[in-house]
Amino acid sequence: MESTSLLRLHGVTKRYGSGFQVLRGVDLVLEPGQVTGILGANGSGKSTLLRILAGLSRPSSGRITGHPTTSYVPDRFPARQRMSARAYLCHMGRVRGLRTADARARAEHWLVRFDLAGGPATPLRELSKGNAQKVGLAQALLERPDLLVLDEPWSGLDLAAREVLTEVIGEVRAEGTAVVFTDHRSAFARSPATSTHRLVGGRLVAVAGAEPTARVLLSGGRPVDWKARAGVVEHHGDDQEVTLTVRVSEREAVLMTAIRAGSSVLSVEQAR
Ligand SMILES: Nc1ncnc2c1ncn2[C@@H]1O[C@H](COP(=O)(O)OP(=O)(O)OP(=O)(O)O)[C@@H](O)[C@H]1O
Repeated sequence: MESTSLLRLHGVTKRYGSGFQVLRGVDLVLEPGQVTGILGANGSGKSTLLRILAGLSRPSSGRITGHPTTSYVPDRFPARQRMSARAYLCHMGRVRGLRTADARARAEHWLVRFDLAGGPATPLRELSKGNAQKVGLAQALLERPDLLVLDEPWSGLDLAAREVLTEVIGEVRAEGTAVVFTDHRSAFARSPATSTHRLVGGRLVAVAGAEPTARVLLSGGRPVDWKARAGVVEHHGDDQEVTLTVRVSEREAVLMTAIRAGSSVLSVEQAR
């Protein structure tokens, strides 16, 4: 029976020309709402795998099933043109069939949310790497895709934009988009991944052992969008009392957010 997954890679290999085999028998299943992190050293084949997932490169052998609508953000967004960030995004929106007014509104929305330095009228070629990356992300988010493919998305972004990106991944995931991202750092504590893999010798290996979590019970305070907060795995409750399941590495930062919002911390326990 054919898979009902969004996208499935079966025994995918990749060799550039007659050279070194970059990917060897990669199996990967992507489901709606999953966030998949791909780790690996420099040159391990992360970008190669992402280009295959995005349909921009063909495997040398193996099979791919599924045809999700896909948005892709390369690790370095090529922003050499004279046109402004707004004009570029409007153009990209129209190419995708959006009406001009809608394309413009969405472009503004994302550029404001990521806080593009210089504002939407800034010419692309004047943007720093991090700000060009923001335009790349805005382009990918003009319409919500089934699959969002992000190559080293946090690198080069300023701290505030990193937080926004983590929030946005939580939001699109909640709407059913599958997200795949790469990161070369082994300990990406801020990772919003629901599953993590590592590329080793061209093979994709599941990273075992999810990080331990703590259960935090809070009372009162101003409302906080816990769903979008990095490190929060689960949240239940109402305005009066909230129970959070939190990655241990994020526990102190989450407690700080709660205290700043005026909540009382009733208990903190090891969950698993
Ligand atoms: N178009 C290409 N032609 C030939 N070799 C390539 C091509 N693209 C990548 N490679 C080689 O394939 C290997 C994997 O590259 P890839 O960019 O996928 O790795 P990566 O894990 O994303 O690395 P980095 O973190 O440094 O970006 C490297 O040895 C690279 O030189």
